[in-house]
Amino acid sequence: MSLHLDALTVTLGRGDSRTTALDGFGATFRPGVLTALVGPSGSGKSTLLAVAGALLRPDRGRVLLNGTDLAALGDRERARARRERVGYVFQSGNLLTGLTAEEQLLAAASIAGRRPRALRARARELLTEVGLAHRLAHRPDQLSGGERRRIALARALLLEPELLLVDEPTAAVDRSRAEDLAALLVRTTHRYGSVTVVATHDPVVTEAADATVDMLRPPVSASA
Ligand SMILES: Nc1ncnc2c1ncn2[C@@H]1O[C@H](COP(=O)(O)OP(=O)(O)OP(=O)(O)O)[C@@H](O)[C@H]1O
Repeated sequence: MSLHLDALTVTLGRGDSRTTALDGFGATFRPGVLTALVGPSGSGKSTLLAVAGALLRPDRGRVLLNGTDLAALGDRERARARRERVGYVFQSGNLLTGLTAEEQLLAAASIAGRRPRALRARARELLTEVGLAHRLAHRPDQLSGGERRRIALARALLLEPELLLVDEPTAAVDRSRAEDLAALLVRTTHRYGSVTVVATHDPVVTEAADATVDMLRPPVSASA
């Protein structure tokens, strides 16, 4: 399992707001390795995660997940790949209104075709690992932004995805919590062998990461 991004070009917006977010970007990400994706604001980190996770189709280039080009698949196959192979943790957390923390995890398991019952103990364990054992019955509107993001992280980890994409996991959390979250991401990446890519501005995360890819100095040059 590896993620190979080849000569990706992505243009966003129209007219005056048209922006080249990625211009021939290439890099390879290996399994069991947590890579910190760094670069200044606006350098394309979130765009890269969206393309790698098959949420956004590039104008050009390939997204090879273990040899399959996600960019070339039809919509149905892309949706399936997203559901079955990719864990995505957005900055907003993207939780479902009205569900408790524990239900967020079990609902995701169910949507992914897994038996929620079998995963209940693991869901609680993960919520405890992200420091939310005392918030199992809270709903999103009863939680802070940092807590919501930690639930989204636990939810992604529950399904042990091949590809784990995380956008700014430590924004709005204090340093000691950031260290715990970074350690948890590294530990689970090593244990499950996922390809983990974390967009971050936080030195706590870059220090804990196994590797770093700089958006402004990608390791593989454009080949398009
Ligand atoms: N819908 C859009 N239309 C036009 N331009 C866009 C759109 N979305 C993002 N951009 C531009 O694309 C570029 C890349 O944005 P992106 O969000 O990927 O950067 P980033 O590195 O994740 O930034 P940050 O660190 O601030 O989160 C930026 O210049 C941004 O202004």
